[in-house]
Amino acid sequence: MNSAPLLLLQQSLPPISPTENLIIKLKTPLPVHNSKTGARTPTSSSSSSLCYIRACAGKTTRRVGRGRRSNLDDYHATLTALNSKGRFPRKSLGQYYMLDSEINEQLTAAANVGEGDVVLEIGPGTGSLTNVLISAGAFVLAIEKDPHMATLVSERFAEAERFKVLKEDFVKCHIHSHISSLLGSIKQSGANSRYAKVVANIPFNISTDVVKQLLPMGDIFSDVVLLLQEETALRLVESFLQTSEYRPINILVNFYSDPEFIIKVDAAVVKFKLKQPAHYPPVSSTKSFFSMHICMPMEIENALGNVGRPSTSRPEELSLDDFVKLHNLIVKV
Ligand SMILES: C[S@@+](CC[C@H](N)C(=O)[O-])C[C@H]1O[C@@H](n2cnc3c(N)ncnc32)[C@H](O)[C@@H]1O
Repeated sequence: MNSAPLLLLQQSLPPISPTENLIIKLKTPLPVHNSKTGARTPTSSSSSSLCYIRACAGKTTRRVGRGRRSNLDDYHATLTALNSKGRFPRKSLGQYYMLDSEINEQLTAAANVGEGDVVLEIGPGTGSLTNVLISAGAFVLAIEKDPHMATLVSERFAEAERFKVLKEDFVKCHIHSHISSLLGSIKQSGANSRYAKVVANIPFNISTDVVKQLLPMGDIFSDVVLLLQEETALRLVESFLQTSEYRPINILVNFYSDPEFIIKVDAAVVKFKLKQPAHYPPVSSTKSFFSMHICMPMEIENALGNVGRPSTSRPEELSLDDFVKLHNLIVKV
């Protein structure tokens, strides 16, 4: 570890109690903070990267990537928030906290969040992304599973009128009814938000659940912008036909949305532009489309021939359009 940047970091941080066992790991030097002028001078090359605190074997690790200019104010706010509760990030909850406000701003910009937008944030943690969303003028509904973090974030934004946090597990909560009633109440108050947006730095262990639950909700959400692990993002957005990575989840993603990579750093920001139900591919029933159907081989071979595909086609060789045609031929609902 490079001791010089560690010294700088210690000088510029709020005091950390030794009992908190905070480990600060630096991969590259932090920007130098001049305590007299307040100026920050980047000390290394400025290639893009993430900067966050994450759970690491029960301890707290600050990860600094390849030299992105970090926002020290946000860094202070995050550490102060954690210090105030004597909390360590928990690996089981996928807890790592974003320190780099620039990434939070890019997430917010990717969803074009503006005045009066309704935004769902999953896992606000210490509230660094929440802060950027509220500053952009959004009504933020946050769902936080960890009751300690939910209390922390509700205290942090106690003064904000446009913020509400629910202490719930996203996977189990009734997100559709929460958002529908919020959209309804905002409409009554005169604002004009027909669709909500999702902007979140989600715990990686629930990313598939989040995608499967949210993408079919094009009736209430217009955009879903997520910070995902790069491999998950690649699997969801860039799996191509004819490859072994092409899976049923790709059919679901493309059925319900137009996915797009926004930034690719240590992790990746992905935007799913949700299709409205009227624009879903023409299947008689989405429930039936995503269910398994048992057919005789002959029936499948005939259907493949009818949609212009070889009878020996493997699933990964069939496009969403092929599956839609096959479904409509085979299943009469
Ligand atoms: C990756 S951290 C992100 C924190 C914050 N958004 C940030 O960018 O710094 C994930 C957050 O999601 C919370 N979380 C984990 N599992 C959850 C679940 N099933 N439902 C809701 N929140 C969850 C964690 O407690 C944690 O605060």
